[in-house]
Amino acid sequence: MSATQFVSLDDFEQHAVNNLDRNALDYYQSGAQDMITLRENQRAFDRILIRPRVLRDVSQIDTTTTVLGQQVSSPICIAPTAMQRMAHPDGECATARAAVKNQTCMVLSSWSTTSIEDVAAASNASAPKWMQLYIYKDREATRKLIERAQDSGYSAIALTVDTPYLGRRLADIRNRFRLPPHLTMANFADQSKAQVGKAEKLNVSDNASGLAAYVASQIDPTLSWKHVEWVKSVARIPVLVKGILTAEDARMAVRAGVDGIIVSNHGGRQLDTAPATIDCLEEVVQAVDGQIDVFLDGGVRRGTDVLKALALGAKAVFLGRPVLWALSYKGEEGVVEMLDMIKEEFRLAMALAGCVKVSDINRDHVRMAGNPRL
Ligand SMILES: Cc1cc2nc3c(=O)[nH]c(=O)nc-3n(C[C@H](O)[C@H](O)[C@H](O)COP(=O)(O)O)c2cc1C
Ligand SMILES: CC(C)CC(=O)C(=O)O
Repeated sequence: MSATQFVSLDDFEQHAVNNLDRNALDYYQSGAQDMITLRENQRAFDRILIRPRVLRDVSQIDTTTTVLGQQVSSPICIAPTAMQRMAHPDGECATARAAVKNQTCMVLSSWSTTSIEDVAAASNASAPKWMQLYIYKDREATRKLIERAQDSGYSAIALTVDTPYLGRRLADIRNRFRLPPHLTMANFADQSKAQVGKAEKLNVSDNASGLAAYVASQIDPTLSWKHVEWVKSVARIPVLVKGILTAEDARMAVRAGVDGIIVSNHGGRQLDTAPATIDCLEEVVQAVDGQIDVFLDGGVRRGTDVLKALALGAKAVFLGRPVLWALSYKGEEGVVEMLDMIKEEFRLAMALAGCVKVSDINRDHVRMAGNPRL
């Protein structure tokens, strides 16, 4: 199937299912355990209905907005996903170039198969780039990642707080997931940090994937609010926390002085049966009470999903897997096509809901199916 026949983001996924090798496809596609949260992320959007307003002259629709003060062509941005060169040889550089063409924000995973500096060189200042961070046991290496990101022009740090250990991903365990030998975790020179599935002591009787063993060897599971404050004290650029799902933690994030929250359950890959992100958004937005921006990722696949997230208070949304499917289809060009497709869907959703500009979208534009009062 060629992209001219692709009519929705699901078509990019189907193409990847037909073409990617098992090790990569399963790693990208799966969620934790029974994948209940993974499915819920998408299904929960279906339970929200849009209340359209009519007779509003929608001949000109403006999808532009800002993320942390930087201009983007729409509130549809790119979430950090690790090891993108398994999807396409150009990996993270292709994604960065597509983000520039689409004028949107890309978040680079600290576990990328292309270095912070090489991705920065493929990008430019016209599109915001953020750097995703994990707290590594090697605190000096963590500090260096922050410094390298700042020096290379990244404009924010997204600190992931939902991964003290890796979620249990059954397909990766069955496959004994390995990063192909020609690829490395490119931000780390030290081979024990750069290779996955080799350095870890793993044998057929182990009941974990190479990735889980790798994460356990690298990530600091003592992760706490102290670390958030430490990142704030080291970084000269804004810091967001990625992986908040409750009002309680949202209030603590505000108190810790972060600059933004990404409501995320890691694409259903960490704690299975955690709620869908769109179902957590409103409580987080209410808890934050306008003090900082709230973003969302997880299960966003249609322009109408974007409109619903904005109506419930998100400043912008981030896409994870669709970027990988598009990369595997046609590299940079594939990601541009995918981003254009969902942006056009969003433009149409805005027009049909009677919203001319992004700031017109508000809580009155949505209600819960089966309960017109909510
Ligand atoms: C293959 C894959 C790798 C990921 N790698 C990272 C990562 O390195 N750091 C991180 O914070 N989140 C990571 N995530 C989570 C995404 O940033 C994001 O939260 C999630 O994919 C959003 O859900 P979606 O895939 O339904 O759009 C990864 C997700 C996937 C699917
Ligand atoms: C290297 C992995 C731990 C990256 C990740 O966050 C994920 O696979 O969900």
